[in-house]
Amino acid sequence: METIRVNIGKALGGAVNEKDVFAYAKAVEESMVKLHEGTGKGNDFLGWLHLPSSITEGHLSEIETAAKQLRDRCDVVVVIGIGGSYLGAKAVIEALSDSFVQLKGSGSNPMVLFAGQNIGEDYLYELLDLLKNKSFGLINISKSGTTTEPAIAFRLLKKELESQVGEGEAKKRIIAVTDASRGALRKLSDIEGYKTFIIPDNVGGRFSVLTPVGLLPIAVAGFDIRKLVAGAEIMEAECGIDIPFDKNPAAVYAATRNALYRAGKKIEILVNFNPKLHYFAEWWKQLYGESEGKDHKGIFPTSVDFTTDLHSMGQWIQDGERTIFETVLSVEKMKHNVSIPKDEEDLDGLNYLAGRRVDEVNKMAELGTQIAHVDGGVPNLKISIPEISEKYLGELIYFFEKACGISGYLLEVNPFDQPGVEAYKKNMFALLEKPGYEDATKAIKARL
Ligand SMILES: O=P(O)(O)OC[C@H]1O[C@](O)(CO)[C@@H](O)[C@@H]1O
Repeated sequence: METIRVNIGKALGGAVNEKDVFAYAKAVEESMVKLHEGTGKGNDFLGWLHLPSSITEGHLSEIETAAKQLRDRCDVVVVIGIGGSYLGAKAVIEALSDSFVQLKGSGSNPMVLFAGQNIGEDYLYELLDLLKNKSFGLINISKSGTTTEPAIAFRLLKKELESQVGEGEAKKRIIAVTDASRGALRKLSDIEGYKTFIIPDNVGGRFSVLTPVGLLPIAVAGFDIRKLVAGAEIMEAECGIDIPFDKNPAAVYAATRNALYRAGKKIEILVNFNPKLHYFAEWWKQLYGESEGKDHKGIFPTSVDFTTDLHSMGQWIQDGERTIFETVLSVEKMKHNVSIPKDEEDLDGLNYLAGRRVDEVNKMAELGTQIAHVDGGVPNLKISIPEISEKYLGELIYFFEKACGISGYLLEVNPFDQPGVEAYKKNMFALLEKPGYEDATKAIKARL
């Protein structure tokens, strides 16, 4: 059976060698044990570990039924959420969609838009303006149920929906995904009688894409959540505790990036040569950034879209400070076939490419870049993806989650909390004079 594959060959021979990676084998094994026995830091957030294999047929059917209810009633569904309550669904939908879906439409599928992932006033104005002529519904996602960005978006969009279709119909077009018992969104949903899905207590936001947080919007967009989960289940087995170090992709990836980090490679750049994977990298950045960046430690996760960014960041990567390494998401097979036409004049000198596929040029750009960057002192890991499909995206998701858990323990941090995110929120509430923040308001205003 074909699966995604990790190749670390081009990451070795410079800053680290095979021995340095294998030196992590014992620590990786210990990290695996901590994850599987629940004895490590943050062990009350390990629900994601067996999520793919424990999702029931009944649960998937319930999600599909709710998705159908929205699909039947709405031309547009706005998914409200931020961070882990946004990025997984956005990543998968973007990867699987036609690049111009917003202009072409997507047949019988509703258009899926996002809100609550920023506090852009113009963004919200323009969204509300667009929705004035549309039959729309809402999926409101917040694990805590108290996050400011989605709460503002929901208040505005709920009001617009109710004024368009009335309170009764609006209730049928709103689905909430939130905590079982806590938070403002739970309370509101119970009062209003919205259909709800629960985010399990033991699954943190950035590990929640295989819960209704990701699965419901993905199903609404018309994609096959069963294949996504089945792909994740394949990687759950392939990255299992019983798979030896050198055969276990999550173990090898976690060990290699930690060996590189110890050798001074402080920045990991997730590279794609396929614009459909732009948001997958955004999802990955939250996963690794929030999990590892703490106690003044952690690889800084960043990303680039090639070849686009070879014409902007390419110079820095080739020649800048040698503190970086790259992890390339390499998609093997394209969905479509476009060949370069012959031109009689050949003024652009491209006839040497006539009859050859655009993807062949892209693949040579990828290979040429790999050789150039390795020559320039940038270690290169490659993750081969047979094609962009639900199955392989599911594999990628679980692979990165498992490697993240292992990697966080190798780094000796708690990979499952995010205390640092509270600092900006506290200041923002103090500056906005939120009730309960009176002392903080006085203190922060004195500093301005
Ligand atoms: O789902 P919630 O509780 O609204 O949180 C959204 C995001 O905000 C954070 O808590 C950080 O503020 C993330 O960890 C999370 O993914």
